[in-house]
Amino acid sequence: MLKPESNTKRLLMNTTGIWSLEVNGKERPIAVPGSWNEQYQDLCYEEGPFTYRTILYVPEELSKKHARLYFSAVNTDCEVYLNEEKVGENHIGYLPFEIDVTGKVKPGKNELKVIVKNELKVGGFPSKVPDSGTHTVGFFGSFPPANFDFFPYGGIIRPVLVEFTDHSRILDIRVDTSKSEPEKKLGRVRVKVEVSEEAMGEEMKIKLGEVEKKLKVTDRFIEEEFVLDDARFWCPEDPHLYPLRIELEKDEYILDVGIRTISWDEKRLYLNGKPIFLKGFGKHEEFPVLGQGTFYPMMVKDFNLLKWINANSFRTSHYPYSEEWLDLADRLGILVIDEAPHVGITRYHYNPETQKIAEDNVQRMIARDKNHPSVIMWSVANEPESNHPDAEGFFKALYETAKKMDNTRPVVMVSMMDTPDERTRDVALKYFDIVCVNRYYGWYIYQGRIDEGLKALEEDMEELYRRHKKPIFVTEFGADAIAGFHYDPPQMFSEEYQAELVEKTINLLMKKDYIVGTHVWAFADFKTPQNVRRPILNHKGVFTRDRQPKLVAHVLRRLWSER
Ligand SMILES: O=C(O)[C@H]1O[C@@H](Oc2ccc([N+](=O)[O-])cc2)[C@H](O)[C@@H](O)[C@@H]1O
Repeated sequence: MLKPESNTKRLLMNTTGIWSLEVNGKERPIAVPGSWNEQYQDLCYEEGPFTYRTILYVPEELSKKHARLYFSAVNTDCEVYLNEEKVGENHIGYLPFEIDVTGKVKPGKNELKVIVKNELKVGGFPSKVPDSGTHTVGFFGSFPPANFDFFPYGGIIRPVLVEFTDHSRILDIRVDTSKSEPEKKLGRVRVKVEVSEEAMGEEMKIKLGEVEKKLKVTDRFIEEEFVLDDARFWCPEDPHLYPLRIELEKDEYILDVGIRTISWDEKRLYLNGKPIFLKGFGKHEEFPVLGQGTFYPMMVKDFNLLKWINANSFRTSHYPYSEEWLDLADRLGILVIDEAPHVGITRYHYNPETQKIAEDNVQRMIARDKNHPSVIMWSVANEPESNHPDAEGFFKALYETAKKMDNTRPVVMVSMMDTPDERTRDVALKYFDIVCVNRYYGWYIYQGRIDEGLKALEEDMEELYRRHKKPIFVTEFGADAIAGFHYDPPQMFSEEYQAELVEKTINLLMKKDYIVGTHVWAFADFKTPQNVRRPILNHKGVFTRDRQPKLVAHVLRRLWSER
């Protein structure tokens, strides 16, 4: 699926602004994008369903065009009505969906209505803590009872767009540069274009940089290869993008292409044939008042801070972020581990229906993000109950689904299991390309004892490598620090404790030749459900929620500039 684009042949209508929200039969203003939980105190813990409404005015000539209604993300379940006719529905958050409304948009006034529900469900998405308290990783008793550690915000959280194009149009583009040869500076860019039936017989132009190819459209799928001598390879130091322009007589699409290769062996991860070590963070897309609503200044600020701190990567924990994050990552040379919206998965998810939904989510994430050079890995889940026997088939299927769609990138799942404790034996991790684990030595275990914790961490890593013989990526580690709390000797929750734990952990892990990355949890403080471990926020942020540095930020900036 292509992100809607405004260009000389496509027209984009943006509905961003103040919509109306009906709650218990009464209307009130609501901002889109945004989350209702933060805009109204009385809706803070409400799951809906609530009805959103807005008016679209459409000029006569546009009403004859092909019209695509594009929801960048709605959390979570929704039904969409155009002029009181139901036109679509969607049941997963954080991923876009499109509805063909050609012929349904009238000239003049149109009413768009969206009924949105954000219900936590045991065995569903978003996941609710099971009553039995199975695999609740400390969330049992949390309110709201989300089976994950961030606030379950509801609403139309990302832009809603209407794209008008000709009926003869470009449906999808797939770019693959994996056959390039970086040592020879030889770029191979395979371009696959899908067009609508109406484009048949037309002339198409495909232009990459200065090279243009012309062809006649005789099939709905068109494939071309560009070979570039002396290509500039995309990498964090030189995130060079080549503009790719696909043109039909009455449609066009422009996509930025980064030429790069990704590979891995038993110990290392390579970008353009050279080993790459991932330095960065897990993070969240959330902010006070905005909730999980798309907000551009925060993205620019976060990338500026990632550069400032000398990081080269982040994970979109625990769901795909707004597409603009990836556009910025492409442009600025930041690598991204793109994670599916699968967090808090328990044994209650391990059934054929839910597996089908999860496979679909993985496919939709890849369909959306496949062309971003910054995306270096797909993560199919975070911290599932993967020591349960039924996890094996479930995650093997997710691995295979991702691989079938894209065999050019490593596919991973992020596990909190597979520690030296036999009871945590992960039954699914063996299927994945890189072993990704979250570890909290010196925090949840070995509380207050950093040095002892690190000894245990080292044994854990050595055993893990011995068992898997694959690269290991520590996707989470860290400690809460409440900004302004200081203590000597360092004590849990002080800035000193967090700084010492993070520095010592990185120094230990960077010595291991089978470790390909260390991501600190987390980039910034973020809001969670209420429970005794969380004073309003999760305070593991290296930055505060409003993006000011804690002590550890300065430590990381120095550590990461040295290597
Ligand atoms: O806890 C954290 O700060 C972070 O760690 C991970 O979740 C855990 C929660 C509890 C325990 N435990 O009790 O051992 C271990 C891990 C999650 O991936 C992340 O979303 C969360 O914010």
